[in-house]
Amino acid sequence: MASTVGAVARAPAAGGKPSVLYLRRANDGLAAALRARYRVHSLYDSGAPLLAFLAGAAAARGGGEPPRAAVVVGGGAIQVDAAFLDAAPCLRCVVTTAAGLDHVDLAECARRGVAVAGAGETFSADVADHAVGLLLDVLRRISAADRFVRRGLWPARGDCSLGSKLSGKRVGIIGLGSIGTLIARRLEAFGCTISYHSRRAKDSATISYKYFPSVINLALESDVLIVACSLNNQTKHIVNKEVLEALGKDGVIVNIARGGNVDEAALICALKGGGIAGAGLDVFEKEPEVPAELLSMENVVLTAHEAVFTVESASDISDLMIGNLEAFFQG
Ligand SMILES: O=CC(=O)O
Repeated sequence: MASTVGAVARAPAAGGKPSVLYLRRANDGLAAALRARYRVHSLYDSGAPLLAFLAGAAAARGGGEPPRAAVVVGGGAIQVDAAFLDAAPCLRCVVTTAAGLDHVDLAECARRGVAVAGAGETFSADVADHAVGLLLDVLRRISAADRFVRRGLWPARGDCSLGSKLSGKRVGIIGLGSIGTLIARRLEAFGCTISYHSRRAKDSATISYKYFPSVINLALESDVLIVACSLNNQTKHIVNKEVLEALGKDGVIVNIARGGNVDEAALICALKGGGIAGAGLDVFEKEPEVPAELLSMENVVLTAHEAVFTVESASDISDLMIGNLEAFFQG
């Protein structure tokens, strides 16, 4: 398992498939793979509110044994917290399809002996690719140029406004885990200079990028800030008004981590007032809502929390989830 806190498993009832709660909306491949092996209770098929659904499944109202494992999606759609765990006291394993575990109360799961498995590094390369894509798009104005051509403005207005070079940019990465490291490697190949901030400096024998203990100092010495850290109490609004001011009017922000890592109101203010030059955002504070002001900004590129998803990663995550569930049910 990618991450485990105290697993307690026993064999399923003789002859029956083990029961699994399925708390994701789409991903037909994963749902079908689960149904082939388990008795699946699907929240979204049931139409019931979450806690009522959990309580019904725990009471095994549809027959069979109560489910001891749940598959949940990340990104804030469902919070695995004390109320969730109270409603399904039989649960001993939570398998999430997300890399970031901010939607799971790990301490509460550990206290109750509930094992937790995440997506680990399954998506790291996809997210790193997406971060580079957003940055290139903002700097070279690819989406803006696409809109310009489609609107038929080329013949009338001539060239659209100039973009800015990626090579030579000083890139500051906030969070140098597996995703941050892959972003750094990709951008080194573009001729960028990499620096980073994280909880502590990495071993200098393996990582030679300059370490900044202060995000403000990192911003002062960067043209681009890429947010690639997990979301927790220490990293909520790690990019705030002061950091944006330090980044300055030519600076660009890319966020592929969590919306809550960036103070969205301060970001909008900085973009509106020319305090920074642009932003590439895959995540937002109140997904799926995106502030209307961002929608009309030509220097902002927006995607729908999709950095992790590719055809390949969807298949990899299905294999990993099944592997984690099998490991749990086999003890
Ligand atoms: O953002 C998606 C994830 O954490 O997997």
